[in-house]
Amino acid sequence: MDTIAIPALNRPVDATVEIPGSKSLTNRALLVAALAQGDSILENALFSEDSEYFAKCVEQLGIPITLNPNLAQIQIAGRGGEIPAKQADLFVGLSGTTARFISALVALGNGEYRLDGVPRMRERPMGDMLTVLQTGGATVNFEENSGFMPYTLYSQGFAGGNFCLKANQTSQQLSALLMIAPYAQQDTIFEVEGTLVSQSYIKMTCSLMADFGVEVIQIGENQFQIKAGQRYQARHYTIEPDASNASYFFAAAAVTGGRVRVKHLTKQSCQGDILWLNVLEQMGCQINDSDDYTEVTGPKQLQGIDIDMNDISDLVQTLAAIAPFASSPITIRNVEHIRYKETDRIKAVVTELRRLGVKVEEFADRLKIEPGPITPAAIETYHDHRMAMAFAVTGLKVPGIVIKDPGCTAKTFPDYFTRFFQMLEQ
Ligand SMILES: O=C(O)C1=C[C@@H](OP(=O)(O)O)[C@@H](O)[C@H](O)C1
Ligand SMILES: C=C(OP(=O)(O)O)C(=O)O
Repeated sequence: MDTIAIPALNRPVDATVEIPGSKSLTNRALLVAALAQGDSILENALFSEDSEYFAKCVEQLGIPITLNPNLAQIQIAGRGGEIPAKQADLFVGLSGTTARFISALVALGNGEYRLDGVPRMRERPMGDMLTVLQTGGATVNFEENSGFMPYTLYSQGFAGGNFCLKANQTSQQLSALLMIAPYAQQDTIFEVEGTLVSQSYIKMTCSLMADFGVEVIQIGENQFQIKAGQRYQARHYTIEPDASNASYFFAAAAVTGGRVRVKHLTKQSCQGDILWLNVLEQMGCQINDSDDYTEVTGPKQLQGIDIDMNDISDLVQTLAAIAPFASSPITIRNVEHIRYKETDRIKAVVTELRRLGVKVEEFADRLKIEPGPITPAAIETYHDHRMAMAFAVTGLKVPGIVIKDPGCTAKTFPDYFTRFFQMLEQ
């Protein structure tokens, strides 16, 4: 298997970097632009496995899409809510957003659509959303396990109406349903039963829908109403840099006592993961920002923190990877849902920290990491881009850390290591 050795840095980083567009915003914008009437152009769009699987699905559904990776631009000729293809065999890789958003999109069609992904995708939950789509008129035939890929969805439009659904394992199913709901035959209310995880992504969904001209009315914390008949407006739209993927570069500043500026990402971002700046501030970093960049300067010594990361759970690995260098323990709470992502992320982080000789306690929904010396090791990444990207930062402080299967960053950040090494050369 391919590996990459991380060179330890004996000085603080001092760099200005650019991060590709947000995966979450690119895939949301692709969906709503496909439903709008006419041409939309996405600027600074992400080109990676997750967005390319999404674009391919949209194209297979008969909605013309032109990819221009050299300009980071995607053009979509939206069909005003029509799904031209009556039949398609769709593959989503390991992309949770593609799996959930495309399943909901095809429910607006009139035909039969088979969806499948890589083996791990077949273990990620789809059932709560599919139950809603079935009540709304679709029939779903599961090939193996009920509630999981692969399946064929037979659709005849989405009826809308009132639905209850659980969102305690992922928020993506609710995001998917919210985005198709304006095209339902009647007004729709979704009521979330119990806990809603990753709430910041629901805010992102509503914000992007508003940017394309559709309103979601939030009634209380857990109820969302969407009036039927609203239509997305085709438009020119610029995707923000990916805040989750910026976290590794900010972490490099934090851990080396250096300075990293990320261009075009601001505190006003609609991405919940911009709150990484607050986390780093609480750990002793200094944050500077303007209307076109944010910049983190690391302290001499990082402080420990006890933090609920339910809303910003893609950052758990970034925090875990720098935790051993803090002055006191780091406790990360309320993140049981990260066990359902690219891999069981609590288990993966605990295993790899222990491989590095770090003392760490594992609980069902949290972990506690003790500061201490690190023994270099080769880090397993479990097909999880965030394992590779996060533990590369640990390698800046400890000579001899190697990342296995670095190509797994292709999921959201194909040239991560190129940009990471460019940061070190500045
Ligand atoms: O809606 C989205 O774009 C996402 C929601 C989150 O997933 P969960 O809702 O499954 O926590 C996040 O981890 C993922 O990277 C992207
Ligand atoms: C969880 C992630 O991705 P997804 O759920 O979109 O596959 C991620 O990018 O960290």
